[in-house]
Amino acid sequence: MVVVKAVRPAISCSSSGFDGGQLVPLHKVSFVNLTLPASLLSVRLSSRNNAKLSLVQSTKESSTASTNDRAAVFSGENLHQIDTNGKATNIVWHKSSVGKVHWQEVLQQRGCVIWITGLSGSGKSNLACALCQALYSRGKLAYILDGDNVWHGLNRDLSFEAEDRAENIRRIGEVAKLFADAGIICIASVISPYRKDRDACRSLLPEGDFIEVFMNVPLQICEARDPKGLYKLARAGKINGVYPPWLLYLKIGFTGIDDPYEPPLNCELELPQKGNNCASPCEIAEIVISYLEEKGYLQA
Ligand SMILES: Nc1ncnc2c1ncn2[C@@H]1O[C@H](COP(=O)(O)OS(=O)(=O)O)[C@@H](OP(=O)(O)O)[C@H]1O
Ligand SMILES: Nc1ncnc2c1ncn2[C@@H]1O[C@H](COP(=O)(O)OP(=O)(O)O)[C@@H](O)[C@H]1O
Repeated sequence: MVVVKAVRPAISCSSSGFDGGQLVPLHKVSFVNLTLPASLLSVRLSSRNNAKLSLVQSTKESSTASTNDRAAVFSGENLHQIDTNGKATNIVWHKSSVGKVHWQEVLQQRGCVIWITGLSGSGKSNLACALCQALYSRGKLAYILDGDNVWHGLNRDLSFEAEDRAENIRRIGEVAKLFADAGIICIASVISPYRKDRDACRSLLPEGDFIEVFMNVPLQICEARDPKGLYKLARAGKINGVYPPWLLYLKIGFTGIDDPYEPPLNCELELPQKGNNCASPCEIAEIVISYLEEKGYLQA
């Protein structure tokens, strides 16, 4: 259902979209606030009678209304709308004349986020690199946001406490969305242990553009690999030791050992381990490439 919040100037709306109504003069802006499920946005926004219908801004009203996004629709010029989002007040969305569709045309691909989730040692980083290589060899533009690397810069102010992990994932999700907006295939390889955090990242993107890939490798195998020796530290109860003493009051566990991992329920791709045999990262990358080809992401 679509709820019309405000309409300015004359434009008519109904639950089935825009129909009839007075035409907005050429080059004039019309602005409407809607409440509708995010999944409907791409379906609802279309061009008609030379009018340019675009999503200016989409915001969550509250956690209980997570499926209801407010969307602003305009025709022609930009409109300065002062808004509040989280703690940020008096903010105005500035729209560029060059957007996702233009970059996709240039790059001959469709921007999306490939979200690789799984335990530490499940092969996320290796898959991310193999996938990046496979895309590069096809002349496609991709960028990896690897959890390990992001902790070194953007997120170095965070810890592995549950709340900070959620913030880590939120920031990575927002950055990934920006890359996708630039037409880039963004590969996020992060444990992202909590389902609700991954789902929140999914909700930032248009339907289909968030491709969740689950590295379903059992803990025993990840632990046996233990390339960084972190599982050994965790089993020895020494994982807190890597943090400054003043952080020790935080509940910091190691994912899979004394911290939870919530497997996806409805991911796009699940790459299961068969006994001790696992396809190589390059073979797994080809499975993801096939998915991207099938869904049309490797062309404009
Ligand atoms: N306590 C604890 N739990 C899990 N992982 C830990 C921890 N401390 C450090 N590390 C290292 O940090 C990498 C995980 O970063 P992520 O951004 O993927 O983590 S998370 O999604 O916020 O849980 C993770 O990298 P990967 O092994 O590549 O997964 C670890 O090397
Ligand atoms: N497909 C695979 N088959 C066998 N071993 C793998 C595979 N992918 C990764 N590995 C090994 O597992 C370990 C962890 O891989 P990595 O990609 O760093 O995992 P993660 O990023 O999930 O921590 C590394 O030693 C790597 O060589």
